[in-house]
Amino acid sequence: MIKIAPSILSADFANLERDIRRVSSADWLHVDVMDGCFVPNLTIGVPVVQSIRKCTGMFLDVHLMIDKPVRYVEAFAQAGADLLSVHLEADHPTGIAEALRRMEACKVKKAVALRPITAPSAVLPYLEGLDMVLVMTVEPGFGGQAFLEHQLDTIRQVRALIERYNPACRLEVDGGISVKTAAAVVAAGADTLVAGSAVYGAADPAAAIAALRGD
Ligand SMILES: O=C(CO)[C@@H](O)[C@H](O)COP(=O)(O)O
Repeated sequence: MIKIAPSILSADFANLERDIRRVSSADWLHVDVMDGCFVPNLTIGVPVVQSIRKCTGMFLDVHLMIDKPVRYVEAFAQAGADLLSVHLEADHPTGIAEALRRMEACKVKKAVALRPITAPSAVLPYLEGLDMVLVMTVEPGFGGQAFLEHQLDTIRQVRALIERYNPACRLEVDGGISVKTAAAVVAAGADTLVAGSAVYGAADPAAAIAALRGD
């Protein structure tokens, strides 16, 4: 079953509650946390996740694009995140293992994310304990970028590793997802699609979500 996770990075932050309601037919809500250091952009922090949690019961898929994410695992878990993704490039190797251990202790779902430059095999040391792998199909930092076609091969390779070592693990793909790219991404092995501009740039976000699901 394909899950759709609209990214609120493309929402109107002055009307965030309204824009979260607009995507309530989606499966998850994707929250992009950026620190201006791991990526060249600053977005949402712990207090905003706390406020989002108060205004929706949706599953909160929180993507931490921050250096040394281990520092913030408990804070985002307590704020109401259901799943946390930490970038393998953000603190390899000890910090990532510790971040995953803390997620387990906080009872949030555990994911690692890969920048486009990162080899699929980098997930191997962690894969058996993961709930999800997130493959980036743009360079992280901004919404509205063009999908990187060469990442289809990364998706295929990560899917093969998941099938071999942890078939229950989800495979989320994020960046440049639209009705034009979604079919190839799903065919390559994704089961969860993050979409920002394709959902919030549409006149009818609910129709855009249905189209991405292939309804
Ligand atoms: O993490 C990111 C960008 O770093 C994404 O979640 C974007 O927000 C997706 O936006 P679109 O590419 O779908 O417009």
